Amino acid sequence: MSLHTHTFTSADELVSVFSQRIADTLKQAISEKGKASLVVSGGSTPLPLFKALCSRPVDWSKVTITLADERWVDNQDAASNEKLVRENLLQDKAAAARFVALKTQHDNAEDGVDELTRTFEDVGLPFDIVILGMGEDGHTASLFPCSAQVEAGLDLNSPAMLIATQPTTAPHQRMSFTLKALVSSAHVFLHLTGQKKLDVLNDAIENASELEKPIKAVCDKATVELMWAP
Ligand SMILES: O=C(O)[C@H](O)[C@@H](O)[C@H](O)[C@H](O)COP(=O)(O)O
Repeated sequence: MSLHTHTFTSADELVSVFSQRIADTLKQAISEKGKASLVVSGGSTPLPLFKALCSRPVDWSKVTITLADERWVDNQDAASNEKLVRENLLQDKAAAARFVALKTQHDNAEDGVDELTRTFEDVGLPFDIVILGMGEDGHTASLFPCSAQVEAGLDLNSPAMLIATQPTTAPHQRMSFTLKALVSSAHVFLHLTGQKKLDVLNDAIENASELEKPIKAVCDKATVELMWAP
């Protein structure tokens, strides 16, 4: 589809504008439907965004927050995206939001797919906002080019909304929303900082296949707003 790039002079400016934009979009969804959904990514990039967003005046009690992907670790583990969100986003005003975890009690992520699918059938897709990150290998969510599951995760003909993945170049088994679930969202944002990631994104779009750089599939199949600062 298309990529719309918003370039900021600093990560601080990006966070300020982006958190306001997210808040406004949530408010709009709440005014139209009485509720809103927000899907965030883990990793290190979103931390300052979470800290700014949680104090924005939104009726957070009407907002459901979940993750684009999760590492299959205990929710007290330092690698847990749920832990990151609980400690940094579900704070201040946003403490009133409902959080839906992407981790079950199953030992193996594959065994958690059915339960999570039922959970998200109840939550209801499409989501209002999805905020994606990207790794330097071109992965997004936990759709890793190195994983055996990448083709299935990008298959728009599959009805699956969630997939268990096993990266070979990063730790932990993962649970990830599929490309189909992610690009069905009303607003798809890509949040990147640093020249290196911008170069990876541009290279992916211009030179790679979707299986080589899954972020390319997102940009091909959705209208993506890139929020980028050096
Ligand atoms: O759980 C995760 O690891 C992610 O959701 C992942 O897709 C992340 O967004 C990228 O790896 C970028 O991570 P950084 O922001 O740490 O570079």
